[in-house]
Amino acid sequence: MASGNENISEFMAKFSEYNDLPYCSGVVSLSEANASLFYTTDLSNAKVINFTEPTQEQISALAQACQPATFGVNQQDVLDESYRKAGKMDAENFATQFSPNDLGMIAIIKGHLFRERSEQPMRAELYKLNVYGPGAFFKSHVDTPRSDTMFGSLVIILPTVHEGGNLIFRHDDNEWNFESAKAVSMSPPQAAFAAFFSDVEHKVLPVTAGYRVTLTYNLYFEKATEIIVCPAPNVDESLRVSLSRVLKDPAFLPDGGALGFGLSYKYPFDPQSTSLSDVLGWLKGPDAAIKQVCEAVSLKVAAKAIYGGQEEEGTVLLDQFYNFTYSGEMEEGIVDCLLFHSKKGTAQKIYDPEDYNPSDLHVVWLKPLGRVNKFKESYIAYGNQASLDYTYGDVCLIATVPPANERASSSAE
Ligand SMILES: O=C(O)CCC(=O)C(=O)O
Ligand SMILES: [Fe+2]
Repeated sequence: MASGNENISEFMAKFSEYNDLPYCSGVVSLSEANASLFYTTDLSNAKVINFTEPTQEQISALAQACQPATFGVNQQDVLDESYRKAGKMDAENFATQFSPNDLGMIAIIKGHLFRERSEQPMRAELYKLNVYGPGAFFKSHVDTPRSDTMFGSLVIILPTVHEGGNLIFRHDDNEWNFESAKAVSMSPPQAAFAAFFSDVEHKVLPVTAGYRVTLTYNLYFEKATEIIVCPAPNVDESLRVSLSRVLKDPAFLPDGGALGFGLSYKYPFDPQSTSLSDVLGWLKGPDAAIKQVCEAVSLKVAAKAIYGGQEEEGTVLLDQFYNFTYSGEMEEGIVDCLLFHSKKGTAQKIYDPEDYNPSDLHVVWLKPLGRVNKFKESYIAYGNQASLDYTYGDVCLIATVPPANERASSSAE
């Protein structure tokens, strides 16, 4: 057995290899709706640049409108072009539709920089716009926290054609290189970002061609505000216990099957374009509770589209909405067509005792389908002659139930 000292040395050696990134970087897509920048130099004449398609003239005009960028030394702003050569515009002279707070970037950055999912709210506050033209750079520095709640900086590199301007980070003798020019050269237009703790040394390598345009934000912890939410009854635990009892009974779906739940709330999906896995992320109140309770007893839950045929045809479950626009004429009944056309394995016919087919999926509906999410689709039915027919679709939650002998241990009370 290793001695105490060896264990300690081993831990220290492992920890010295522990090389976590002191920053979080990536790309964020831009759209017409969030890519405009408005600025003014004389408060009477505003200009706009949409960064999904900026022109060279617009970018040079923006560069012209900037002043030489200073940097902070001992709480003072210093201008020294041998240390930092770049243009800056103060936040009062421009407005941007791009909002890291609204895009959900802050939660993602928080998750990466602070391992523990900190409950502490954070916010990005717009600080400056910078333009680095050919030959511009910023030598190695740390950022000056502007208050005791500021913990870092966020730099958004907007998509303009340029070369160089890599962001280099150094911490504890390790160095990292973020090639932001490359990251913004992709199509469709996307901005690059890097968020880092204020005390991480960083520099901007010289821009060798084009203009590098950045928005910088200060990252703050919000001072905790006490928010008390009126308690809502929590029935999840008793639901879990009772569902677990249902599953423990070996006579219940002995060969496996599924639990079906109609939805309580209406969701704004579009069968032409919405992905059903997105619907799963939008579940409200009791619909979300069903997912949680099923997952708590180890059942996998999916949102499925359910389509019904004529009475004798039965119903079918699909992993995705079926696109009726391109389906052409349906020669068979609608259910057979859906089973045939939808991607292999993703369509399942629901078991119907009248139409005995043991391979169909046995679904026990624990909450009947409602009416709120029902939608209607038309298709061309082909009989003696082609005619327009309709089918109704709905969205439901389906929890897959393993056979009784496989679920004994996973649904403990
Ligand atoms: O433009 C950048 O990438 C970083 C700028 C920077 O370090 C700063 O403004 O403090
Ligand atoms: Fe900096």
